[in-house]
Amino acid sequence: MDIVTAQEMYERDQTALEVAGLEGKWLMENAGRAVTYDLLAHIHKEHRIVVLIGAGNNGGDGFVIARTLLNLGYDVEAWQVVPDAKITGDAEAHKRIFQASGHPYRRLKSLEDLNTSLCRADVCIDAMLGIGVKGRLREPYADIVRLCNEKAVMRLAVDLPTGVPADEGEKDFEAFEAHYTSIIEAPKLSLFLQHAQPFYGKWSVVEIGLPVKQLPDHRRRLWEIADVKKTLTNRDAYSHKGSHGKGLVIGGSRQMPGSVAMTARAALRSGAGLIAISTDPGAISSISPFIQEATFVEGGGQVPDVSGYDGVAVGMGMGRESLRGEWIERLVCESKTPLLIDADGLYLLKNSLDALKQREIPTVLTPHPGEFAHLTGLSIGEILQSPFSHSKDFAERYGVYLVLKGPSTIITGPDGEQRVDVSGNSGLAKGGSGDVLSGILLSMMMQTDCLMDALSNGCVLHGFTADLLVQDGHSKVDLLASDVIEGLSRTFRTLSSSSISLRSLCP
Ligand SMILES: NC(=O)C1=CN([C@@H]2O[C@H](COP(=O)(O)OP(=O)(O)OC[C@H]3O[C@@H](n4cnc5c(N)ncnc54)[C@H](O)[C@@H]3O)[C@@H](O)[C@H]2O)[C@@H](O)CC1
Ligand SMILES: Nc1ncnc2c1ncn2[C@@H]1O[C@H](COP(=O)(O)OP(=O)(O)O)[C@@H](O)[C@H]1O
Ligand SMILES: [K+]
Repeated sequence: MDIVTAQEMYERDQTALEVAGLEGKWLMENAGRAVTYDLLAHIHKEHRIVVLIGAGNNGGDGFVIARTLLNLGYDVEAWQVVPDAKITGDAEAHKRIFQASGHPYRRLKSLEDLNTSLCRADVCIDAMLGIGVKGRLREPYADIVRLCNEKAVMRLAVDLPTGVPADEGEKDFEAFEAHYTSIIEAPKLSLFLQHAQPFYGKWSVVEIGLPVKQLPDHRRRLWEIADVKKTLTNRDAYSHKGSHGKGLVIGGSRQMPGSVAMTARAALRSGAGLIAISTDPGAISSISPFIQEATFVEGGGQVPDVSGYDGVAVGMGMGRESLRGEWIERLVCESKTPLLIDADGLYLLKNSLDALKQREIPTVLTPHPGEFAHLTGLSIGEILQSPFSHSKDFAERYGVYLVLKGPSTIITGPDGEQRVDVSGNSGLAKGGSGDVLSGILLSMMMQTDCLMDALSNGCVLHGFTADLLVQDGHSKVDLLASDVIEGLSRTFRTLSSSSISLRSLCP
C-alpha cells in the first residue's frame, strides 16, 4: 500500500482526471460512499450522528456521507460550519445533490447551537478539513475541534482528523482527536509520526476508484504481512546449510554477552544456515550454553577475517572503546561482505561515515532515533518530526540501507526508496529487542536477493511475532526479547499455513 504526501495525493487526482477522465465530482461521490460504508462498522441505527462539514473537498465528502447515511435511514444532523460562499467547486455540486435529495442541513451561527447538538449526539463525523490544512487551525475550526474533543461522543474522522497536517515537519498543531479515521485511498505521512499518529486513533484505508496502474510511483509504501508472504523465499527440499547463508556476528563483551547470543540465536531461528560469533574470549563460556548451534571465532583485539561469510552483523554489546572504532572503519573500508551495523557499532561509526560512500557492497545501519541523532548531529526531536526526509537524505548521501526503528519503522534504500513497517507493540520497548531484530535481518539479508525485501520482511517478522505473543500467552509488560526469538517458530509456521487468515492476525 502506497504512502503519500498531500502534494502526491493531488498528483494522483490529476492523473485520474487526465488518464482515465475521472472527474473530481465522481471521486468525491466514490470517496464519500466508501467512507460511509467503512464507518458503518462503528455506528448503530439508534445512534444520533452529527456530521461536521468544512470549506474544502473534505467538506464535500461530508455532504456525500451525510446524504448516504440519511438515505440509509440514520439519524443525522449535517452542520455546515462555514458560510455558503466558502462551499465551492465539487463540494458545492454535492451540496446541491444533498439539498435536491430533500435533506436539511444546519449552518453554524453560534457555537452554542452546535454545542447543544453535540451534547445530544453519540457520534461526531469530522469532515471539516483534510489534506488541504495549512498551519494552525483558524476559527471557527479551532473552537469546534476543542468542543468535539471534550464531548463524550465517538469521534470519527474522514481522511485526516481536522488540524493534523498530512506531511511531516510540523509538530505544534491542535487537532480533532479521532477514535477512528477512515483514510481515503492512501495513508499520508503523518500517520506514521509519533506526534501525529495518536490523533488518528484506529484507522483503515478505503479505495475510491483511482486508476491504480497509471498512478505515479512515489516509491514509499507500507510493508505488511501479505507482502512478506509474497516475497519470503521458500526452503528448497534439496537445500543444505550452505544454501541459507553463513553469517558472522561480531560483538559482545564480558559485561554484555547476551546481546550477541540473542542476535545469533534469532538469525538461526530465522533460517540462517550457519552462524559464527566473534567475541571477547572471556564471554564465550556465558554465550555458548545459550546457543549451542553457533561456532566461535576468537575476537577481542583483532579485526576478524570476514571474507568467508555471506553476511556480517557487528556492534551489539561490543562496547565503545575507541580501538574498536578503528576496526569498524577497517571493516567498512576493506570487507567485501554485506555488513549490518547496530548499537555500539553505530556509535563508533560516527567518525568514519565518509568511508561508507566508498563501499561497493551493501551496508545496513539499524539505528533507533537516539542512535540516528548521534550519527546525524540532529536532535531526537528533529528526527521524530521528519523521519522520512532525514532517513532519505542520509541513505542517499552515504549510499546505505537505513532501518530507522520505532513503532513505525522506516526502511530506506540508498536510492531513496522507502518502506514502513507498523507491526509490533510496546512489549518490544525493552533491552534486547534490537539485538533480536539484527539477527533476523542478518538471516534475511543472506537469503533474499532483494535487500529492500529482506529488511522489510525482517522488520515485519520481528513485530508480527511480538503481536502474536501478546495476543496469546504473553502481555506487553512481561514480553522478553528472548520470547520473540522462540516465538519466531510460530510465525514461520503461520506463514506457511494456508488455513489461517493472516489478515485476522494483523494488529
Ligand atoms: N483523491 C483525493 O485526494 C480525493 C480527496 N477528497 C477529499 O478532499 C480533501 C482535500 O480537499 P482540499 O484540497 O479542498 O482540502 P481541505 O478539504 O482540507 O480544505 C481546504 C480548505 O481549508 C482551508 N484551510 C486550510 N488551512 C486552514 C487552517 N489552518 N485553518 C482554517 N482553514 C484552513 C483552506 O482555506 C481551504 O478552504 C481530502 O482530504 C479528501 O477528504 C475526496 O473528495 C475525493 C478524492
Ligand atoms: N512501542 C513500540 N512499538 C513497536 N515496536 C517497538 C516499540 N518499542 C520498540 N520497538 C521495536 O523494538 C526494537 C528496539 O530496538 P532498540 O531500540 O535497538 O533496542 P535495544 O538496543 O535495546 O535492543 C525495534 O525493532 C523497534 O522498532
Ligand atoms: K477531516
